[in-house]
Amino acid sequence: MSTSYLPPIGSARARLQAEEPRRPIATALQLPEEHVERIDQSHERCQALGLSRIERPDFSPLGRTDLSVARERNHRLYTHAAPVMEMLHDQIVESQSMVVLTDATGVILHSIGVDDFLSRANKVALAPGANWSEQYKGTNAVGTALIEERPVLVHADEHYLHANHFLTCSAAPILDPRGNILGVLDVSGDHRGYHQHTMGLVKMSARMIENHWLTDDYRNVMRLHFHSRVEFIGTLMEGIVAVSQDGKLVGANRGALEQLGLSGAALRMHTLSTLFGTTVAALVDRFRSPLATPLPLETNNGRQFHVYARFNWPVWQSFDTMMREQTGEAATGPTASTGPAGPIDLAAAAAAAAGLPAGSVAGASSSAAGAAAGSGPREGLPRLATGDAQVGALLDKIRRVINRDIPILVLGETGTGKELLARAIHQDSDRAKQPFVAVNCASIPDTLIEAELFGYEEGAFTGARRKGAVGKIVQANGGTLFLDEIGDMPIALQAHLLRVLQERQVTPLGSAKSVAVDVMLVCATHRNLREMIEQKTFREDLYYRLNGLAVRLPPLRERSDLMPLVERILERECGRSAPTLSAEVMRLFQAYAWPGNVRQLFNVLRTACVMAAGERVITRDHLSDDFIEDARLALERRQAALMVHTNLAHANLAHADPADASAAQADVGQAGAFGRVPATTNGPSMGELASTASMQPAGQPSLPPGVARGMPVEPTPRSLEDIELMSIRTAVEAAGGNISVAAKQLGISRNTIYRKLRWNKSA
Ligand SMILES: Nc1ncnc2c1ncn2[C@@H]1O[C@H](COP(=O)(O)OP(=O)(O)OP(=O)(O)O)[C@@H](O)[C@H]1O
Repeated sequence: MSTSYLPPIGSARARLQAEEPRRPIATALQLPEEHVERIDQSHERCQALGLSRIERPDFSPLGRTDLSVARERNHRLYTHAAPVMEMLHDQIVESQSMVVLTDATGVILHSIGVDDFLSRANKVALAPGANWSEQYKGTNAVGTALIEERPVLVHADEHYLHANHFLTCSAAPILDPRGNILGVLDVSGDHRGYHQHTMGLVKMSARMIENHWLTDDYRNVMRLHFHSRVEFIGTLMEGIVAVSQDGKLVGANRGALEQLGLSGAALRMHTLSTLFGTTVAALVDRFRSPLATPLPLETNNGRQFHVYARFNWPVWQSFDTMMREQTGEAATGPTASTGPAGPIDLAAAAAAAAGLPAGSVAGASSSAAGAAAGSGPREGLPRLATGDAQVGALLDKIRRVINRDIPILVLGETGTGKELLARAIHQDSDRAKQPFVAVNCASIPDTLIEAELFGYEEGAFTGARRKGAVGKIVQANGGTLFLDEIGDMPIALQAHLLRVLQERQVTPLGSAKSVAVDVMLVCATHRNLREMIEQKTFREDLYYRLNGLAVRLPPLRERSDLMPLVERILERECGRSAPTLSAEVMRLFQAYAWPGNVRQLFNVLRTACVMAAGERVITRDHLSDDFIEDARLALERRQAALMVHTNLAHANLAHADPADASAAQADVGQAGAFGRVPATTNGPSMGELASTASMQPAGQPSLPPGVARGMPVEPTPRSLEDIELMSIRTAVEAAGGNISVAAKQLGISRNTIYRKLRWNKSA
């Protein structure tokens, strides 16, 4: 580490210093020698260009039209960068700085900043349209980063032009997956507010933009996410490599090149097998299960990485393609028309990923879904009727209010099909040919929701210089607006939304003009809005405005149509040759609680379909080990519950009066005859008990914690309190009087046990 700026005697740098001997402000930062040399080299370039340090340079920005052209040309860059810029700005908002995005030539496209710094900055033309290449502004972070093609800090008097000495600027180039510079992200502020972490934030933000760009570019090819340390996969530090279907490495992020120690060009000379010694087929095989864990792989030069492969195209399509490649056979199934190297239909892939019919997804969040989808019996609301009474009743209610201008609120756990229901409502409404616009209130940063929903005029934000945008509400005009995760809408915005819904007019931010809107409103949430109202995190008046009709989609574990749903999903995934479930898999499915609901069922079946390719029956061999383990445990618990229930019912017979006894007798009889534990929908059958005994590790069905085989069972509980007390006593007895063990098994504290037993000594 050098703290000196003294160059070798007699060098060009020495001559330079003779003219400009010291940079005292920057020197105080004690920056590394490498940095100092880079600044010196830049100063040499500026001198060679004949730039004058003291003359006021030409600060005139591009004309309006040229700026519009530059912005238009870089629209995609801005789309990826804008949310990241907002986030970055939030981090530095206290520091009198601004966030700047330039194109690859150094022209500022957009900037966000605080008012008073902005007015000073405008004097040095840190405003859109100004060109900050070295050629125009001498040594500066943007221009120097463009030449060096790496992140650069230029602090105070390191700027070549005296006019810029009040600035401290940290800039990082933004590269596309082929290594081309797309532009530069920069934070500039008053040098007195310098903070050493700013550079880190800028670098991370640039990486974030690059990763978004890469993912977007290669969403239809396989991507390998890797790192030498497994815990870094999924973070900004991970390497990402895009692999074409024939195994060529077609793109990479900066993290990948750094870790592999390769240039972009060198990487593109490789294939999956020359670099990682594996093939696309092997990775598809490994990672088609959503529960697959990262794979340790070694590169040709001995570096070791943990690798996770992602591929967004429908899994079995890739499988089908591979099979055709391997066997030369004609394909079967719904994607038969897609050739091995042919482009993948992204809309169809997105539709498949969302579990929608092909053609129903036209865009990421907004689509004229109804217009595209057919109106056969399998579409719209009828498609969702698979025999469950709760769902059937809910669909009936919806049918009655559809087209009546009544807002619908869909409640339900994650993955229960809330968005699918909203789309079905749209498809069955008179608005089906108009847009369906979905907004996920949980996935948009709070600071952006307002602009996203209501739109904004150019210059609506303090310091912002971006073009205006039409909000989602206006985009949905004439059609359906689906506000997903409405419970996550920031409270400050709820009043604004309520006003818009009541007045049916939207006023974009920064505009004086209102736009009339006519939308059918469907909202959804997994949250308990009533509780939120009590906690004052959700407005009561908005709740009543949204809740013309509230329906609750039941969780899968409460539905009675598991098997028809399975059939329907299998049919859709595998077409006419859809396999069936083996009896064992059926039992596992029925016992399992499905915390991820239909989404999880869909994913399990999709994987099973691929694994069972060509076979008629899906067996446990086609399911992932984690799933089997969880489902087996669930099955054991149900068996144990049934044992307890049966014991209790028999005990009731022994203790109850004759009338009660005959009811209890009937209860036990029913459990045997109909195979259900009374009062639960998903209890195990006696048949299940017998036929799954072979899956028990010890060959015997287990009992629940605290219940020993042959233990005398207490008399009939009369109330919830009785049941609680009885469970506690049973657990304590089973634990041989050890309160700690019993407490652990019951999941309550020791004090609770002592308290309950003390208070109920006489019971
Ligand atoms: N009745 C159904 N038939 C077939 N697939 C379904 C059904 N319901 C849901 N799915 C599938 O489950 C997945 C999740 O559905 P959806 O996104 O609508 O759920 P959600 O409740 O909106 O989830 P989240 O709350 O996480 O946003 C999708 O792949 C969807 O196709």
